[in-house]
Amino acid sequence: MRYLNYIDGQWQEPSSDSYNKNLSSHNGEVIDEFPASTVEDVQKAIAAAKEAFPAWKKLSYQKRAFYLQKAAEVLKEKAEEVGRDLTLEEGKTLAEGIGETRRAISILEYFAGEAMQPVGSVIPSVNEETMVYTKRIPLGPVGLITSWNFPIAIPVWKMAPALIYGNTVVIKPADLTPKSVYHIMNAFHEAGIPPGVVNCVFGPGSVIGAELVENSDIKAISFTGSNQVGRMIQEQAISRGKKVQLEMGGKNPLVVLADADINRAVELAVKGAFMSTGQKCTATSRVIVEEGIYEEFLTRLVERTQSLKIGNPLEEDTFMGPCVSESQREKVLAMIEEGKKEATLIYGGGIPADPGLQEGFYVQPTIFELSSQEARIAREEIFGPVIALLKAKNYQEALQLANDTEFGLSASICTNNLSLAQQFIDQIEAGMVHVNSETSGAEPQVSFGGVKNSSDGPREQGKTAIEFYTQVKVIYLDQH
Ligand SMILES: NC(=O)C1=CN([C@@H]2O[C@H](COP(=O)(O)OP(=O)(O)OC[C@H]3O[C@@H](n4cnc5c(N)ncnc54)[C@H](OP(=O)(O)O)[C@@H]3O)[C@@H](O)[C@H]2O)C=CC1
Ligand SMILES: O=C(O)CCC(=O)C(=O)O
Repeated sequence: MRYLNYIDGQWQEPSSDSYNKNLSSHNGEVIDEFPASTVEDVQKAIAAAKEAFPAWKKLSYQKRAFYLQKAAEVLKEKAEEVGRDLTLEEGKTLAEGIGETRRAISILEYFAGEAMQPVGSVIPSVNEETMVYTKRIPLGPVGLITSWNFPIAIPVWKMAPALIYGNTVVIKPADLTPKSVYHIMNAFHEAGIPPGVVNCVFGPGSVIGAELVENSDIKAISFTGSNQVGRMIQEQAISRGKKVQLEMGGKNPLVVLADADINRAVELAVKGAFMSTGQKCTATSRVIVEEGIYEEFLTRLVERTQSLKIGNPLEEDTFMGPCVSESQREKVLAMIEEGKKEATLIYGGGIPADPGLQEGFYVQPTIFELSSQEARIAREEIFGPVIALLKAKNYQEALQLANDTEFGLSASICTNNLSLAQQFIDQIEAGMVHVNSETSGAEPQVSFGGVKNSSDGPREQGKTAIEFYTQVKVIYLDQH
């Protein structure tokens, strides 16, 4: 089936009359087709968002919230179907696909609820007769460029705050996972959102994304994806006077101290590294274990990894599905080959032998043992199911290894020592810290983002989302 762009409240064909195939990551079959749009299409979408902005901005917060709430209801009715479509195109398990859809619904509900929250403050003036207060002003049409790894949650966590605070939206979804964003647009359409308030243009990032960054009618860009593209967009957008928010890579450590509950630590490592096939910016990619329990941890980690079912993500007992695409699998396999040169391969290291998995984009869960962090697999984001396992003499050395990275998104420590847990919370260079829980995961009402080379600009989600999607206006109101 062919799907269309959503522009100015209508499903519109691309001016190119050309379509890209959306493939199943399980077997490479064509699921459906999405527009390979042109600059002309995105310019139409930007014009619609510009036209719709004044009226949308003028609506009360509660009236805007109505559409978010309604879209959430539409998605709720179809959560299983949407989750299944997500799994088909992205490859994460069905439980994760449906779970992510429910997460998108919660995000819509959370930001609808923000319509009831204060959005400014009253500040005492030096003059008795002056009232000083602040308001939040939307920016205008905003451009959202999103990744394929959370194809429904990430677009929604950018769209929902953008809309509730009075901005209009043009979104360019990742080419590899368009159907998930189609479902969001359909939900807003069924909710009856006014034409032009949300627009979606499918097509190549280098064309559609680039025009969003360049076009002077787009006032801000929120991006999730690679560091390479993120930094390029940042430079271009800032030089055109736009606000920019970037969510990029991670090389997240799980530190396991000698006093940790070892079974729990193994479970956190396996889930953090292998769920969603490791395709999360918050995935556990380095596991740093104190030497007292290192050998036992390694043995149990390998045993647990051997027990995982790798296979069709639509089957209920599957733990790990395929990579999203052939090219993503090639990148992961290339990094694994690098790893074989620089480290000791303990488990996995290739494509699963199962004849039923040869048409899809599968990789084995893989464990490497390293004696230092010089290796590329310890330094670069792999975005696949690969653990770099390191031994540390003590807490201090584990902390030093954990911080020895250009990234700083999330980090976790497994310990029952409250004092060391508190030290870790203060000393680890990461935007999000977990104690006895996995490096991945984010709640909708909580800010999300990192430090160092992981993120830039105001944090996404939760109470901090307003920082990016609005500007502060200060009012001096004199009674005379
Ligand atoms: N931190 C994270 O959450 C993520 C990190 N990554 C990392 O990035 C690597 C590559 O993944 P990939 O999906 O290619 O990431 P990219 O950074 O290439 O893509 C992210 C988004 O940016 C768009 N884009 C690409 N080029 C441009 C451009 N010149 N101007 C504007 N927009 C552009 C893409 O469109 P299109 O899809 O059409 O190319 C997509 O919508 C992964 O292997 C992983 O390491 C990837 C996804 C998420
Ligand atoms: O950890 C999560 O659940 C969110 C991760 C994420 O946003 C990402 O990988 O881009």
